[in-house]
Amino acid sequence: MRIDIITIFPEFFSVLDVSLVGKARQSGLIDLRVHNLRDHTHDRHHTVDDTPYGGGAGMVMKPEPWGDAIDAILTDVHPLTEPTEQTDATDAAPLLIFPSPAGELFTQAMARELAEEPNLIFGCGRYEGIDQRVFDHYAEAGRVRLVSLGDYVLNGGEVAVMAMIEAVGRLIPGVVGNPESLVEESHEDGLLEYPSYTKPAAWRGLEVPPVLRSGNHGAVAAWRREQQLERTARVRPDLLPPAN
Ligand SMILES: N#Cc1c(-c2ccc3ccn(Cc4ccncc4)c3c2)n[nH]c1N
Repeated sequence: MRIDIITIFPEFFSVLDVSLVGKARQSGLIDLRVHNLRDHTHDRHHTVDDTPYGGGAGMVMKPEPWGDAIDAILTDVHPLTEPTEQTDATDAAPLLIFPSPAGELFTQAMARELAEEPNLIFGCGRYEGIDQRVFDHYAEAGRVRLVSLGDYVLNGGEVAVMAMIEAVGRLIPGVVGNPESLVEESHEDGLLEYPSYTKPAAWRGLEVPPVLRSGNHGAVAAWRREQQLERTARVRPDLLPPAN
């Protein structure tokens, strides 16, 4: 998978040189490139923002630098792609993802969808956001998704992109050492995960649930499922499957 990130804070993503994503980059599983939006400005001050039409507080990100930056990546990703009988331009088009407080909620299901994409381009907005025409222009030609991390306000898209890259990256085959560990995680089967324990058997007067030390795999599986349902009902009832 190739991932391109457009941001005015490229140094923000230096952390992606380490940990799992860093290893995946070194092994070639992920080809991650970070682009400074200001490299696509043409004035002395590298201006990326201006006042909003219609008035209001704050500044809006100008469309021109975004257009130049995205076009440069699209040209690089598919320099001379012509639609073929197997694919057409839309099928081969990279997916453009813009974090936004007005976006669709990012979920584990969406992470699984994104992990199937060959090319992702993340656009990190700042200020009060990006001129709407950037989304509209590229939605005509290909695929654009506005995505939100949740119902709270951030100062820009970088934190959200970092979270999405981690959530997507770990689902790419070969990135996580033991793919089995991806199966029994919170949200993977729609429920919250069961509680985990390791040695010692007793710690500060707290014992590991005896069933986990019983060696009875059926009883352990049943206990874990019950714990998932109980925890989900208590903490995230919205995730519970509808009663049939
Ligand atoms: N994903 C996501 C987000 C964001 C988010 C994402 C991109 C940008 C770009 C600029 N801002 C600042 C801003 C703009 C407009 N209204 C409020 C704040 C952003 C916030 N906030 N909360 C989330 N869950």
